[in-house]
Amino acid sequence: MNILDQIVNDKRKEVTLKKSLIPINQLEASVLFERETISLAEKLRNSNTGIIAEHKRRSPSKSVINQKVSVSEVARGYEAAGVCGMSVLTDGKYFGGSLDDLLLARASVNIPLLRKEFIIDEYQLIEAKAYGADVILLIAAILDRKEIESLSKCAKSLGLDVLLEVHDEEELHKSIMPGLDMLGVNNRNLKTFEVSIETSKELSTLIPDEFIKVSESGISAVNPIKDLQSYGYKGFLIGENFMKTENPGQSAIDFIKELEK
Ligand SMILES: O=P(O)(O)OC[C@@H](O)[C@@H](O)c1c[nH]c2ccccc12
Repeated sequence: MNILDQIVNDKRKEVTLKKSLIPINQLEASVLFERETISLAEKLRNSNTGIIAEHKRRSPSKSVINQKVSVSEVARGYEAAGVCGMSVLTDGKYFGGSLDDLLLARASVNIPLLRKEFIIDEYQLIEAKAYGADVILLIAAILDRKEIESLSKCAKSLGLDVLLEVHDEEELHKSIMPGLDMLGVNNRNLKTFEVSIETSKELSTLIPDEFIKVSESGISAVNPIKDLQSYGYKGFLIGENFMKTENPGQSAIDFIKELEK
């Protein structure tokens, strides 16, 4: 069994357990459920930099990245840097995140927040909304076309933007459909952890223009971004490069300054 299968197996158990403990109507009673969301797709469309900065404590590929920083501080730093949005890992077992991280980020900033999670059930979309997310991620590698369709429909009905993540041509063809706001190409293979920016370049021409293109993972310098912009990419999801430093917010500030030069 590869790591992705393992994560999804655990996630199914987790969601079943949570459903039995916290009913949907309790989530819907959250004050945040009424909050008007901010569109990440819109921000990316109007930006020349397009950075989506991530909060990630650890990962299966790198183990510990940063266990010391406070989510609120990171969020405020990212906002000050002028990012288009922030991605918050909420998976606990493999990434050391939580829904409380999302909540703390929401309480700290006014930028679009992406719930970075292995979504397999509508319940997790209701959770995302209740904890202050604006955007959700759907991963083509773990969903079939029907599931992508129903989950994205449900997300849209909650006012959430949808970022669909693919890694190869097959996943792209399987999942391309209206109702997705952004198409993310993950440069990291979630099954083997291999990273190559070439993946984004190769898939770029296959993505129809109506979707905002986002390049994800393995970005640690501004030159690759300039390169990817010429392939039509408007969004760049960066985690480790900021999180591995002592002050991720400051790193994002320096990075975006450099990109704007
Ligand atoms: O830390 P990086 O290499 O900059 O990558 C960030 C982000 O793309 C990565 O965390 C990610 C992309 N897709 C995912 C799906 C699940 C968990 C994590 C991810």
